Amino acid sequence: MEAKVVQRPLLSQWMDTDAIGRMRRCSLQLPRRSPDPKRSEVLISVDSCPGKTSGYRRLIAVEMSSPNNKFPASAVQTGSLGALASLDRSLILKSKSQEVEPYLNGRCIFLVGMMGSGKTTVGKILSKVLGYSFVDCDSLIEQEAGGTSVADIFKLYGEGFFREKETEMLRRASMIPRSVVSTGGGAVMRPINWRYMHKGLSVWLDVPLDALAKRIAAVGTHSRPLLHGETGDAYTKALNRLSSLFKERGESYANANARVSLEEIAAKHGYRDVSFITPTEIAIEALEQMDHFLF
Ligand SMILES: Nc1ncnc2c1ncn2[C@@H]1O[C@H](COP(=O)(O)OP(=O)(O)O)[C@@H](O)[C@H]1O
Ligand SMILES: O=C(O)C1=C[C@@H](OP(=O)(O)O)[C@@H](O)[C@H](O)C1
Repeated sequence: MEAKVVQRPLLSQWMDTDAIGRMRRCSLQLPRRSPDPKRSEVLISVDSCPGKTSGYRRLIAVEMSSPNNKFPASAVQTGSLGALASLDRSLILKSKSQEVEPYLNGRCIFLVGMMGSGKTTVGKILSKVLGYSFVDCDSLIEQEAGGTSVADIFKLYGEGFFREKETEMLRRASMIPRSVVSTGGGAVMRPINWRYMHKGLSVWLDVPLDALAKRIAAVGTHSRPLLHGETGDAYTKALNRLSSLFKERGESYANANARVSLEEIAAKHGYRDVSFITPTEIAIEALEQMDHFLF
């Protein structure tokens, strides 16, 4: 396979393009500065069939041209590129976070989305890469209740009590600069919560309901009291309840400053299913969307 890549002016160190044909993905590492302008190493990995494991990745020949010079690039790495693909992603994540971080001005990032949408998983990745602290509202409520689980708080004191605590935790979290906050799935429903969340930047992780139901079915519904009481197998129970909750909540999630759509990420990468998307890829997209909001 041959590909021609034209360097864009003011290119950041990493470029990620999905323009190498349908179901193909290619990423290039461009050196920030080359000591020798005639020689430049370009690291390329191509996923000709994302979502599958080994055997589909290969190196391609690339000719690079830039406004100032024109040179053939040679691949610097041979062998399986499986590990390189995830290395690519980690480096893109790092680079993107460095780009966005100064414009956040220390503002708190609130992740909102349905239960199971990955707020905790992605929130931890974002906090680490930005050098922010990670705050999990549900965990704070549990700690303050002396270790009582969210499910037991619902059972013992009712949902109203939990929602009051949730609002109080969001108020406190909004005062912690440089933090990524994983909110509970229902936090978007109270207008007062938005008063606190709008002090920072809010990001909606928008995940198709069937993918959420699969994730939740895999771990069980015990820790998610709003899913208790349905009948059927774990997947069907979760899907039915999530569908009715989403009808009530969809519009409120859209109040967030930025939206990360897993369907859009899958289309961008040529994945046939959102389940191929890694949390790192979601974190990268979250930074992209924050970037769009900030500019
Ligand atoms: N991108 C992903 N792909 C597959 N499973 C995921 C992904 N992100 C999170 N998960 C899994 O889904 C479940 C719920 O994730 P979690 O981060 O706890 O969601 P939330 O905090 O929004 O409820 C966990 O078991 C987690 O490992
Ligand atoms: O959707 C909801 O109303 C809830 C989601 C849960 O958090 P996660 O979104 O982290 O699962 C937790 O706050 C509580 O069970 C209520």
